[in-house]
Amino acid sequence: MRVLVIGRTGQIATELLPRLAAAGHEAVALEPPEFDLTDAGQVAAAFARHRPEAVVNCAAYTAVDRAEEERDLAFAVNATGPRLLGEAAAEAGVPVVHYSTDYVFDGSKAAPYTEADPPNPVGVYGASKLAGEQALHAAQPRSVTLRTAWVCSPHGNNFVKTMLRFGRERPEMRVVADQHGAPTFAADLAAAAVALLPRLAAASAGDPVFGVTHLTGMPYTTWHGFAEAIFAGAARRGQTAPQLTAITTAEYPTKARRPANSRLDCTRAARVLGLPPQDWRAGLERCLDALMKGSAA
Ligand SMILES: NC(=O)C1=CN([C@@H]2O[C@H](COP(=O)(O)OP(=O)(O)OC[C@H]3O[C@@H](n4cnc5c(N)ncnc54)[C@H](OP(=O)(O)O)[C@@H]3O)[C@@H](O)[C@H]2O)C=CC1
Ligand SMILES: Cc1cn([C@H]2C[C@H](O)[C@@H](COP(=O)(O)OP(=O)(O)O[C@H]3O[C@@H](C)C(=O)[C@@H](O)[C@H]3O)O2)c(=O)[nH]c1=O
Ligand SMILES: [Mg+2]
Repeated sequence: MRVLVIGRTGQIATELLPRLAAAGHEAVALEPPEFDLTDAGQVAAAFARHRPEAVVNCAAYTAVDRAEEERDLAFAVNATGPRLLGEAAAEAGVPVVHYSTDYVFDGSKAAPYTEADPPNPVGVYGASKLAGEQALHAAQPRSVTLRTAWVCSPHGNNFVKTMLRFGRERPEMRVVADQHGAPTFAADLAAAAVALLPRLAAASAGDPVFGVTHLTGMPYTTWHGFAEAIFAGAARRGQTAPQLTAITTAEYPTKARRPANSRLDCTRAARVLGLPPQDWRAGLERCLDALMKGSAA
């Protein structure tokens, strides 16, 4: 299939492009400066020029704290962008794969969130992502939104790379232990999109494959638990581990509030999409191998 990928150098796009090629698809990937998703004319021109048979939107405004001060930009990229893509895709009759976030929830639920739970974002980033999901599915019902969380990979900005960098520079790391969720490796999210594409092409609106589905890694942990695994893996590859201290959210003030419970129930992904959650500990091993190649073992 001819696949239009929005975003080219982000975490998920970087993992997606080689997988699309390996599966025999012809992919075109666009991002700034050559392409701005928030510009209706540029979206229309991209569809006219590339005549895609499917679209995967890997683009987003993902700076959670900065979004509190750049509300308009966050909403342009995360809400207007998906709406424009949905409109163009509906007109062209092609399905869309999109990604959203655990931050659409307020985190007050005591159990993992299902797709039936009402979102209630506590920050601008989450609010903009929720608006984007809604606008996309309203414009193009033949869309899949994979709501995921804590995305990491060897590329771009993410918690694994932050921990490795700070861990080299500091004797002690303090990491919140009262925010619960699950890391997800970008490679697994890219593979999920590739697995979905043939099915989407054949499915009509109303098919249960379309809609919002939760998909994260497993098992659930906390940011502190994740940091512990990162430093243990780094230590096995020769990096001296800092002392790791568990702290509360109150002890780590940030501009944006984050949900205390980010756990997503992923049973629908396994049952309806045939996408069982992947163990993030295996993803972490591969990520550390890629990042620490050449370091003393
Ligand atoms: N990172 C995470 O922890 C999580 C991410 N997600 C979601 O997963 C998806 C992918 O995230 P991730 O790969 O981490 O994102 P990244 O931040 O790594 O990449 C975002 C991409 O979007 C592009 N982009 C930004 N603005 C525009 C624009 N106006 N027009 C076109 N492209 C643009 C960027 O291009 P450039 O570099 O040139 O700005 C970049 O390629 C997003 O929908 C995100 O919300 C969900 C849960 C967690
Ligand atoms: C760097 C650092 C962070 N933290 C905390 C802050 C925060 O609560 C948590 C994670 O930090 P980050 O800055 O990586 O988190 P954040 O940027 O909020 O990550 C989020 O990004 C967006 C795009 C998403 O969609 C979410 O799923 C989630 O991955 O760890 C510490 O406790 N100690 C530290 O040294
Ligand atoms: Mg870039």
